Amino acid sequence: MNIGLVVASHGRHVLVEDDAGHRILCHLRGKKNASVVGDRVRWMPSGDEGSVEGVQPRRNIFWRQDEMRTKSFAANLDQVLVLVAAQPEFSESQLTRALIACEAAGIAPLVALNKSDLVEDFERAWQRLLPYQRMHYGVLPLSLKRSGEVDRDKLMAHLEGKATLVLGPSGAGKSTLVNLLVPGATAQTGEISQALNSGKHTTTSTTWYWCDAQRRTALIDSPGFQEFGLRHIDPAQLAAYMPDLRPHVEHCRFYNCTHLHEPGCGVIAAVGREDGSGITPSRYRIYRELFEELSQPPKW
Ligand SMILES: Nc1nc2c(ncn2[C@@H]2O[C@H](COP(=O)(O)OP(=O)(O)OP(=O)(O)O)[C@@H](O)[C@H]2O)c(=O)[nH]1
Ligand SMILES: [Zn+2]
Repeated sequence: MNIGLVVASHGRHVLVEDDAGHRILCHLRGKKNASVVGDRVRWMPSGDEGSVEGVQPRRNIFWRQDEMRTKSFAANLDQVLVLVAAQPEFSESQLTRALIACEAAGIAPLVALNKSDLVEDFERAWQRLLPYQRMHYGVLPLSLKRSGEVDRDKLMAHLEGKATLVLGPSGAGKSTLVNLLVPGATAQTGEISQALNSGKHTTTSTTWYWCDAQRRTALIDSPGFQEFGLRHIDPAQLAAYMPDLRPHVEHCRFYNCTHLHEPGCGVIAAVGREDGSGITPSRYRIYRELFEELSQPPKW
């Protein structure tokens, strides 16, 4: 049996890449072989195509689940790059959701702030990201359009030899980034969706791209940052996935404190405290909103 890498998937079809770099359209056999981009699968050839017979054990899996039951995910990632920009203004709630999903999956996140050439907006956005730097999330300043060559080197220092999932809201410059690091990405996308939809050209979902001919460095492009559901997360675990809340939990009077209203809550006591270890009011508000959202019974 052959082992291959899933580089794109659509419904019951996946595109599997073998060790020589050839890509084969494979059908999934049975429900338990459901595979996602980044999976290593066992497959058998049949004619020009193939069939997936099993999925190798995963190192990790990145989830994103919303009320519509759409689960988009990727597996076996080394890190997640969250790309936001000075303009359009990013949503801190969306950023937090992505970071929580990373924490829950045990995957290291890296934040990049694009469009540093828009000086005033960039300064404002940079200030909004300072609390995230204090949480020890790396924040990389970029100007992909103005200094592409410099940014390519800067990014490659972080991406080299790794598989990185790129997430970002519309307009932040995700296509610009992918095209900068993956020459011919647009053409590849077309070929992939053609292969998966047997001729029809539709929008592709999550896609695996190699940045180098040696196939060591990979970018995984995934659309849909807007609807970033965390339905798979237990609200009681939420504070543990927020590095600014986490250290204060041990000071709560009640072991099962929800940090919403309890007396003697260490988290609430730290909100607005400006000693460097405090929690910003906006992060606490996002915590409350998420706790509420994740405590609702599923709508389906
Ligand atoms: N000023 C400035 N504009 C940039 C920079 N990088 C990208 N842009 C512009 O921002 C816009 C959005 O860039 P895209 O790469 O298309 O963004 P995207 O995130 O892929 O957006 P969608 O295609 O909507 O998903 C384009 O008009 C780019 O030219 C930058 O460093 N500075
Ligand atoms: Zn508490």
